Amino acid sequence: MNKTLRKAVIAGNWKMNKNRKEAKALIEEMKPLVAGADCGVVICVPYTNLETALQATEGTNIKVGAENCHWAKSGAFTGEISADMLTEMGVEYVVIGHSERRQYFGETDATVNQRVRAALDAGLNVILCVGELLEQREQGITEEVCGMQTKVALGGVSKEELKKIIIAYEPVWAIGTGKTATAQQANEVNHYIRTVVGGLYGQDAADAMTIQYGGSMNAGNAEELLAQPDVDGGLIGGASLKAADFSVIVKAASK
Ligand SMILES: O=C(CO)COP(=O)(O)O
Repeated sequence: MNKTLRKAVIAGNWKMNKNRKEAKALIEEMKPLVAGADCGVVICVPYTNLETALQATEGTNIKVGAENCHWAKSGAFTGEISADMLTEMGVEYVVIGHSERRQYFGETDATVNQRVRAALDAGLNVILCVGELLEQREQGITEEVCGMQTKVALGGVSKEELKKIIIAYEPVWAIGTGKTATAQQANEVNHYIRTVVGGLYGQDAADAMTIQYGGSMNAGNAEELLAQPDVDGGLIGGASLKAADFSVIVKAASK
C-alpha cells in the first residue's frame, strides 16, 4: 500500500448545527487557517447553509458538501433534496450513508446504494460512510459489517466512477462519544475496507482510494490517527465546528 498515491481529505460534517450567520462567521475564521493546506478540505453543512458556504468559500481551497441527497431526480418526496439540486447550486460533495441517517432515519444499505448512484449521476463527489455498532464489534463481526456495507453501497458503480468516491470508516460507538478508535483499530478496518475495494475493482483502484476515519477525531488525536498507513484523512463532527481545532486537524493531514 502506497500512501503517497492518494490525497488526504479532511471533511467537516457540521450535522444539524449553525444558522447562516454562525456559518459565515465560522468559515471566515477558518479560511486563513486552512489556506495553503496540502490536503483536500471540505465542509459538509446543513442545506440551509449551502448558499452561504458557497459564497463564503469562493476562490478558496475549501470545497462545500451537503449531508445527504435523495435518489430520485425529482418528484413527490416531501422534505427531500435531489442530487441535481445540489450540483445546480455549485455543491461538489455529499455525505451518504452516515450512521445517524441509518440509525434515526431508516437508511438501509439498499437506499444508501441508490443515493450513491444518484449522486454520481449528478456529478457529485461522494463521502460514503460505513461502520459497525458497538455490539457488532463485540461480536467480532466488524469486518463482515463494514465489508457488506461497502459492497452493497458500491453496487453498479464503475471503476471510473469510483474515483469520485471517498469512504469514511466511522465506528458508530466512536461518534460523538469522545471514545475514539485507537489508531491501530482505525487502520485495521481501513485496511480491510481497502482489501474489499481491491477485490471489487483491483489493487490499483484500492491503492488510489481515499479512506478516511471518523469518530471523535480531534486536535489532540488527529496526528496519530492520520499517520496510519491506511488512514487518508478524516470526517470530523464536533471538532469541525471550531475553526482552530479543525485547522489543527487539517495541518496534521498536510504533513
Ligand atoms: O459522525 C462524525 C462525522 O461524520 C463524527 O462525529 P464526531 O467527530 O463528533 O464524533
